[in-house]
Amino acid sequence: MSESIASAIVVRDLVKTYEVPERNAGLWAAVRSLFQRRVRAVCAVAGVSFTIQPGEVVGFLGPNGAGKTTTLKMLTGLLHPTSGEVRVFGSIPARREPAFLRRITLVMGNRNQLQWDLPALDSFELIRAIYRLPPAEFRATRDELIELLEVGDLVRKPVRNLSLGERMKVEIIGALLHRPQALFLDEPTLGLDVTMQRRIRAFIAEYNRRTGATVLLTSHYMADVEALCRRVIVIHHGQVLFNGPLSALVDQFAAYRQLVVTLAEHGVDLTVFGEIIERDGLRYTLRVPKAMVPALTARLLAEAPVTDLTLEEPPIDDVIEQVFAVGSAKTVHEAAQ
Ligand SMILES: Nc1ncnc2c1ncn2[C@@H]1O[C@H](COP(=O)(O)OP(=O)(O)OP(=O)(O)O)[C@@H](O)[C@H]1O
Repeated sequence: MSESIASAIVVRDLVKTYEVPERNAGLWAAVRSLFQRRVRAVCAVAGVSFTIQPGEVVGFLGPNGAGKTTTLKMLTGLLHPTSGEVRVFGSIPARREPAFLRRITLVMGNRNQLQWDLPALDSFELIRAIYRLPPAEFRATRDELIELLEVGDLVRKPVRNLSLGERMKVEIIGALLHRPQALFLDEPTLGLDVTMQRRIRAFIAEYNRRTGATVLLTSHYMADVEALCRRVIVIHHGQVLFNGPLSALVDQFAAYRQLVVTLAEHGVDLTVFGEIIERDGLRYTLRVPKAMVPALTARLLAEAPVTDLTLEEPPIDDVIEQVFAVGSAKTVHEAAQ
């Protein structure tokens, strides 16, 4: 079986260059630009390759401007690639074939797709008509999603009267009514409070479990990524820096480990063993370089009155920051898939 048939998503050497009009400030420059158009090329995606298997939930990470949204737009057919190849379930997204559109959905945390002035229920009917969903099947899916997301009667209120979190939930229902098999989620928890983030996260996991849908998710909240994604793809300046399990990202890029030490008595100077990043009574958290962990642990046990000692990985946010820091060196790691 060829890779593009077996994989849900195949991206190869994908490039997107935007042409941005350029002119100097001022009236004269504005007039001149009418006759002499100057454009500058902005390379948003600079040769990205990856594959995603059916049913996988993959985190797509990168700092602002890394090229994540541009890639998602090419994967959903909203943008034509400048060069390279994209296949989603064997289809070429830019062709926007109905059979392809029925199998995918795109949710953007910062965009509304439902009608602002209408209750979500009315927009759902519109979606039913667009996708020609059989009424019984549509109602069953709609009611299941309403229940799963605990939306209740909110679907009867005009969307503009909903809170950000409530709006996101009805947006997600609207995006899933046609039971897509690939979900492209661009910052689905953007701006939501912690409880709502957790609820949306739990829903995505449950939806993936129930339907076996493939999910590609961008989020700046590492809690989303840790909870949902076993694999992450990290991009920076339009290029893949890392593609592999989240645990391998920590192994490869975390330069530090955290030693959590509990002492039997006060008055011991631990600064000689490492940087103290937290203290809670007799419990200290030290940041120590990865390579020095064995030696420092041995010294601590020999020289300090230690009652408990555990080794922890640094927070994933710190690791990601480290990945971006070395980003320019372009370390590409393709884990065996
Ligand atoms: N329509 C456009 N015209 C010109 N340049 C664009 C356009 N859209 C995006 N860009 C540029 O392409 C680059 C990648 O942008 P993109 O939105 O894909 O990044 P991103 O990783 O999604 O960032 P963020 O996390 O901030 O959403 C940026 O430098 C951006 O300024």
